[in-house]
Amino acid sequence: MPPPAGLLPWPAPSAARLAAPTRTRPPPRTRVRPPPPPAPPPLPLRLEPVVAPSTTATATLPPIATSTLSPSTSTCLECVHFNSCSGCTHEVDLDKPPVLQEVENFFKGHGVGDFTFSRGRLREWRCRAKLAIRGTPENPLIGLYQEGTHAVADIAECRAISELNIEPFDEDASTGELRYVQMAVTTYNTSIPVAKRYEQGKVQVSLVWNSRDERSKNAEKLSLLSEIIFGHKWRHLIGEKDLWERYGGVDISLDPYSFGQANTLSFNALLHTLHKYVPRGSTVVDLYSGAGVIGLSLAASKKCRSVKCVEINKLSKMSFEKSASRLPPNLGCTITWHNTDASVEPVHWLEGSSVVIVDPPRKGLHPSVICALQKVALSERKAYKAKSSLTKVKDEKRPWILRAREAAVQVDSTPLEGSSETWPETLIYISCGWDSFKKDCKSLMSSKAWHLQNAHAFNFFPGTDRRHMPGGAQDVHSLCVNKRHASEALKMDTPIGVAHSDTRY
Ligand SMILES: C[S@@+](CC[C@H](N)C(=O)[O-])C[C@H]1O[C@@H](n2cnc3c(N)ncnc32)[C@H](O)[C@@H]1O
Repeated sequence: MPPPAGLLPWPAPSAARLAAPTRTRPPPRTRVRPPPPPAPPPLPLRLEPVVAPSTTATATLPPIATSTLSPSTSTCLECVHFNSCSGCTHEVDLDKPPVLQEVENFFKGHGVGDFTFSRGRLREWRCRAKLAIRGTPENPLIGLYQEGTHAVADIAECRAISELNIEPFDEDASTGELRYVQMAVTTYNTSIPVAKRYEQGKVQVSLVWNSRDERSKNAEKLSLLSEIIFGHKWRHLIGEKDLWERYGGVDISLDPYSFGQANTLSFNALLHTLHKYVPRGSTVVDLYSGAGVIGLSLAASKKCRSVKCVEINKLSKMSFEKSASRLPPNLGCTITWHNTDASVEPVHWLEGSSVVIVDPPRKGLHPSVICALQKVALSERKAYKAKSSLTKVKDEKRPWILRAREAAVQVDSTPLEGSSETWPETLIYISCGWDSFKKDCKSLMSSKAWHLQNAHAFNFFPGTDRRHMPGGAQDVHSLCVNKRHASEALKMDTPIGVAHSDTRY
């Protein structure tokens, strides 16, 4: 994994620490490596200012070359940890994710004429990293697990742990103190030049601590640290309480437990593209919304009449509330955030919205969501059939379902807009799992309910291709916007599908 740069709060390494005996490393895995490259300089611990060319520009897809091309330093990983860390699988051609050709072929094969790929920044892009802590206080390991194991591949000369004598977690004995560390960088600081924002970005450090609470034996050590997570709660220890970032033109606060994108620049490029497909004045439902980043950004910039966010993780609520509090007043948009499982009674969430956005986890959409999307897209043409099944949703009596339907957060006191006659015309699918996206996309199109119209790819994780790893994690994410098939009766000339593809995990 590219080093989480900008992590300046860690103390400098002591001479003794650096002189510690070399750790035993696992044998290197087979990776895609460059043909004998001109030895690149090792990456310094503190990363250099950005030198990569234009980072967010969207360009038409270049011809995809194979890695027989001589590596250009600007597209190489150049990371000293490449052999031992499981994060990255590619050292060269980071601007051409391995799955890109397949992605392009898929969309072209489905008649998408305007597919674009945004290569993004190839280094210093990672704004979020969660690393495991193992080893001993004298010889701590900090990094990702080796594939298929819980053995940590050390990726950094960890400089804090031995200095504070914190005991890394022991998986077998369930002892020790520090299990994981998560670091999130915010790059939005207009008081410093763009080129220096990453290097000088503020870092939120969150520690997953193996202890009942902060009054444990080693509590005094915690006062030297930052956020800490106990069980499902986290406590703020020192420094600024909130991490703010700018996404899609709005300020977003992300608490340690809420989902956060790792590549801020690419995510912003994706949001910029996504906004173009949402008509002004839309009524939007954002399924799998996390802290509501997408919905809030649309509410602010597209004069939406209503935005409904649906998210299963209740801990994202706080982030949503904080972010919503910074929206400009008098937006004229009713924004709600619902804490529920989008796969339970999904038709309810689609009703009243002209645009539906889905950003599911890697496994893709739940079959019930696919089924609901098919049903609502066909509702006009099969009005009678659809109506009978859709009206059932309104007669819901189960209290837990009714509770979920109540907004956990509502911004703006005007009654929620969206008539029951409104059903989604546009479906925007953001995917982080290429194989599941293909499957979902085919299901949605097979019923002739939806048609794929546009596709865009974004390079979210340069250097990774995790498709063949256990767990199915993938390097290419797809963002797909579909539009409902035109109803002949209404003579609507709406396109039926737009797809975006981004590369992230
Ligand atoms: C890929 S993240 C996208 C989050 C958000 N769109 C963003 O960009 O910040 C997927 C989100 O879906 C949520 N999620 C997973 N399963 C869900 C379900 N069945 N119903 C609702 N939300 C779910 C996860 O908690 C996570 O926040």
